[in-house]
Amino acid sequence: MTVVKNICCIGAGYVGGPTCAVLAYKCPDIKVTIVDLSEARIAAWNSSHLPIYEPGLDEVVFECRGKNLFFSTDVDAAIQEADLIFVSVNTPTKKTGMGAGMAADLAYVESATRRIAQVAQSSKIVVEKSTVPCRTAQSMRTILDANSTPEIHFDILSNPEFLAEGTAIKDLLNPDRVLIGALQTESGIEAQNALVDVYTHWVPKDRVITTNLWSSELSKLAANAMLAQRISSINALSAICEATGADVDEVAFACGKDTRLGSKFLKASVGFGGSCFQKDILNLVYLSRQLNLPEVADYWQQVVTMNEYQKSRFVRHIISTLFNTITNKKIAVLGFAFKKDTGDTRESAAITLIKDFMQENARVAVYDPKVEAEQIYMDLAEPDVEKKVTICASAYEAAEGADAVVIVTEWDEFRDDQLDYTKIYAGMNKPAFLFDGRLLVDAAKLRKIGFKVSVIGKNELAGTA
Ligand SMILES: NC(=O)C1=CN([C@@H]2O[C@H](COP(=O)(O)OP(=O)(O)OC[C@H]3O[C@@H](n4cnc5c(N)ncnc54)[C@H](O)[C@@H]3O)[C@@H](O)[C@H]2O)C=CC1
Ligand SMILES: O=C(O)[C@H]1O[C@H](OP(=O)(O)OP(=O)(O)OC[C@H]2O[C@@H](n3ccc(=O)[nH]c3=O)[C@H](O)[C@@H]2O)[C@H](O)[C@@H](O)[C@@H]1O
Repeated sequence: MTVVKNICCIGAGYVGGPTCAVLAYKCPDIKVTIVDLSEARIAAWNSSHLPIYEPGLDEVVFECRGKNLFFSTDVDAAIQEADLIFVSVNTPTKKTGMGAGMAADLAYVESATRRIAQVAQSSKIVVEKSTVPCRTAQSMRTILDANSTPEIHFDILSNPEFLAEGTAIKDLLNPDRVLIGALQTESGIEAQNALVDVYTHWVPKDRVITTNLWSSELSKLAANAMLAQRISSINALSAICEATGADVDEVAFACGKDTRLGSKFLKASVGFGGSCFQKDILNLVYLSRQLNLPEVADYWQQVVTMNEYQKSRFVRHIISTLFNTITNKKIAVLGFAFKKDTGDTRESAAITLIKDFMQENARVAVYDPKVEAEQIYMDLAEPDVEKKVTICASAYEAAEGADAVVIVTEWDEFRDDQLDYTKIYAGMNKPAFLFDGRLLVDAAKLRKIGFKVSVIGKNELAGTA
């Protein structure tokens, strides 16, 4: 039976870093080395200011770093030492060439796989941790097999990651499930069991699911597509709520009480963001088209289309409420991250909204507790952006002299029991508008202060009719 003693993780990003740090924390008998090509990222992992913000991450890393957890740019040495290698590199949507805008760019996965094939001097279990199209493991296997010898054998596993940012450490310590797919051959099953043994250091055995390779790969895309589909479903209903006087929170609560539906992931919003939902659905759409399943492709595409509609619907509502022009008006945007408790801005709804405000010649002031000014300017990437968008040190500063406050990220500090909305109101131009894209504040309370409030999925006037 294979016993894993030395693990290498290629890719020290949002997934590789936290995942393998928790693994080291829970498996003191295993040496874990996380490697990356980016010297800056590895230097940050080795410093007191880690490259990503995630509640509980510092504690886990500081506990194990230098004992059984190491961060390095020496990719080859870590590959050579390891008996199991996680490939946890980025798989963004392709920007050019065949499948541009839809398919996953597998160049990073391929280059990591080729590196393993080139430098390995002993047998390895290679684990696909990145989210990839179904059957990617086959290409990895072809590359690795072409370099195997009677002494060096490669097994490939699929072990997709289900953590959500902002709760990554909690999710990793107590996952709903761990999924491990393998080829159902004698050696595939032995490799699968070796990884099961690693996870059962802390995960109850009944939560570690084993499947064939392709089911595992597809389950990851399926889980993200279904989660995003729930958000697009509730967001589609939020439009009906606004038009009818139904309240989307009440509808979500009533539906969620049905145990077959469940209450989670039914929060209407300005639209989902994050690096993966859109990318993975587009990946599924592309796969469906390649498999000549156009109806299936169209079905999943609609989840993304609805998300774009929700963002543009929100912007249109803001502009029409502000008397059809926001030229020269000051809009305070509260939140830039794609969700609370993370500094990650990838595909954040805030980017789309602010770009639209800039197109309308508004003056924008942004405050986010965790996102750096440099990142915001990089994401907005427009000429003269620094003249049009001011980055502020607090919500109060952003709202000073503003015509409207727009809540885009659901940070706790924007709640009406934490932020002094009376003070915010006092500093704003009147009428003072507030647009809540996260159903975060008590609209009635804010109306009493004097705000003109709009909340996604709620139409107070219709509600009382
Ligand atoms: N961000 C998230 O919450 C989740 C992401 N995923 C998936 O995990 C994968 C990784 O995502 P993130 O960690 O967010 O990406 P990331 O972009 O934060 O990190 C990837 C890292 O891999 C490094 N890298 C790329 N090629 C390399 C190579 N050949 N050798 C060494 N290092 C290399 C990059 O420099 C980068 O630091 C993606 O497939 C993503 O879809 C899955 C679940 C959750
Ligand atoms: O593959 C991935 O990258 C990950 O994608 C998501 O995790 P993440 O994107 O980090 O965060 P989520 O909590 O899923 O939120 C995604 C977006 O949906 C929004 N959302 C979420 C829930 C909800 O009810 N309403 C809603 O608008 C969030 O604000 C955020 O913009 C999945 O939840 C993870 O299981 C998965 O591993």
